[in-house]
Amino acid sequence: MSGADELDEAIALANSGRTRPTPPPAPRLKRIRRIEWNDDPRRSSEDDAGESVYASDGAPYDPDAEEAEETGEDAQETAESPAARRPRAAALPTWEEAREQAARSASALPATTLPLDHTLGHTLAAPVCALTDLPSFDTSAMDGWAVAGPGPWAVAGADGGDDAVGILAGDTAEPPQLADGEAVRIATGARIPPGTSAVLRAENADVTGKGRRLRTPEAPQPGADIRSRGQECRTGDELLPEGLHITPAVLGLCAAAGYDELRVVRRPRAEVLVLGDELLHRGLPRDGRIRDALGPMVGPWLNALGADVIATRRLGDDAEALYEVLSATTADMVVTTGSTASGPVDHLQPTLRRLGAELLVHGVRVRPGHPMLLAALPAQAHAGSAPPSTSDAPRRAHLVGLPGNPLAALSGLVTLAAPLLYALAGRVERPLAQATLGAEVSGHPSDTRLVPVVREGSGLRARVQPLRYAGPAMLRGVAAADALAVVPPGGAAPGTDVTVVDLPW
Ligand SMILES: Nc1nc2c(c(=O)[nH]1)N[C@H]1C(S)=C(S)[C@@H](COP(=O)(O)OP(=O)(O)OC[C@H]3O[C@@H](n4cnc5c(N)ncnc54)[C@H](O)[C@@H]3O)O[C@H]1N2
Ligand code: MOO
Repeated sequence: MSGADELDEAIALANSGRTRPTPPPAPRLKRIRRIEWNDDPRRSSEDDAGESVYASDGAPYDPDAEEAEETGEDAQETAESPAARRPRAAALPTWEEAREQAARSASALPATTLPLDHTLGHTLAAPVCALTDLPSFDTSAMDGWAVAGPGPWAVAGADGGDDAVGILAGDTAEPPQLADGEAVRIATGARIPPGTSAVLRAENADVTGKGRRLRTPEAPQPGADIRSRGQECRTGDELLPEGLHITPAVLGLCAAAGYDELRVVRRPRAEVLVLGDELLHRGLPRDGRIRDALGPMVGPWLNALGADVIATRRLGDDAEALYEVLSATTADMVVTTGSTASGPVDHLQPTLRRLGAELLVHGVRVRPGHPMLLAALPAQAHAGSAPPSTSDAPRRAHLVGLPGNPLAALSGLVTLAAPLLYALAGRVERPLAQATLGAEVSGHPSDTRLVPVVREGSGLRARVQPLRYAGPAMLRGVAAADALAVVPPGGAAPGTDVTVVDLPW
């Protein structure tokens, strides 16, 4: 473990209020299983099923090489060693640079036209302009009386009775012209009759003379409670910009403005590959093996960011299976978990080299998660991202390699996967929010830290409180969090304003 990682662990331990335990010995054997296909993460087959073969571990991690990388000192590496291939710490992008690079690495997927009720969660591929004035006619804002001129008023066409319904919302007949001194009962949303000067609310009206006369202690102002045509927009006005994420409110507005279908960017298709022979998918951790925390987390997380997750597959530490799947993927974006480092069964980097993938980001100055990577798969390794019904040109799929430590994986989702997904979806990202830290957060000497926080208080100024249990292998903090605070190198004192990344739900 490098000095920086030790710092992370020490911070996490201090946060959890416990002392450093003796680390268990590293397992000597790694199981290699055949490819296991599972399109439904909830329908996991027992991981123990099927034949297993065993292979002995190769060389252990070399903490000295990592330490040299961290400090920028020369490590004694050959040109071919994995550590030699990885850029030195000082050359790695900062957290902000990595996000920008991920955002720049892909262009928006092609646009398509979908029925309005199928567009939720997509991105607008063109501005939405009003197809009608809104309101499209002068409308009563209240239940009451349409009145013409100052009162008292004669109830128009009244044949007596308080229970005459008058003009209702949706009445297809043109409302009758009101003469000065006349009134007619009207419902909220009904068309205003020509000649109306105001709407008198029912609760302010006195009806006398067997329903023939109407008076009020306080006459309504001209125009009161009339929503005039075009108040919200005129036909052709731009209501929403291209690049906006389609929310339920957007659906409502588009329907009100006359749309039956929308031009949208199709949602990026994502495939999740969970790597690691040590992972169990049911029951309690046992025999040195642990539960897969990322299979259940990554797909839904990508979904919340706007991707359609076509499969979550558990591949174990099987280099050949990984090669096969990456060669044949039909996704726009593949997300792998684990295997980003240079351990004996970390097959991701060798497989990317074998495929001829282009490494776009390889290590980021962020904790946890610094071994995360982003690559563009070669076009020939990508069977084509287009569902048959669309006119996609062949595109290169991207791969985001999330580190195996669960909070580090989440850091990779926030740092690389989210900006890449937004770029593919043509979605304009809102500027990240700022908030005031409620407590000190110790920093990494040279890297940004992402720290789970909860919002507190109800003032205008957002305040966030760092959570405990925020070590790289822990999810306990983030599972209770509202956001991640972006803590700059060196740390941040209480009362400091920091950037916060809201969790995507
Ligand atoms: N010599 C070095 N060793 C390590 C370095 C380094 O720079 N030099 N970095 C450390 C850091 S930091 C991280 S993070 C990990 C990244 O390793 P990998 O991405 O190769 O991940 P694995 O080795 O496969 O797993 C790491 C850790 O996470 C657990 N894991 C993996 N997948 C899951 C999952 N789906 N659910 C729950 N837990 C998972 C795995 O069992 C390991 O404990 O490398 C360090 N080492
Ligand atoms: O500490 Mo590692 O940074 O868990 O990514």
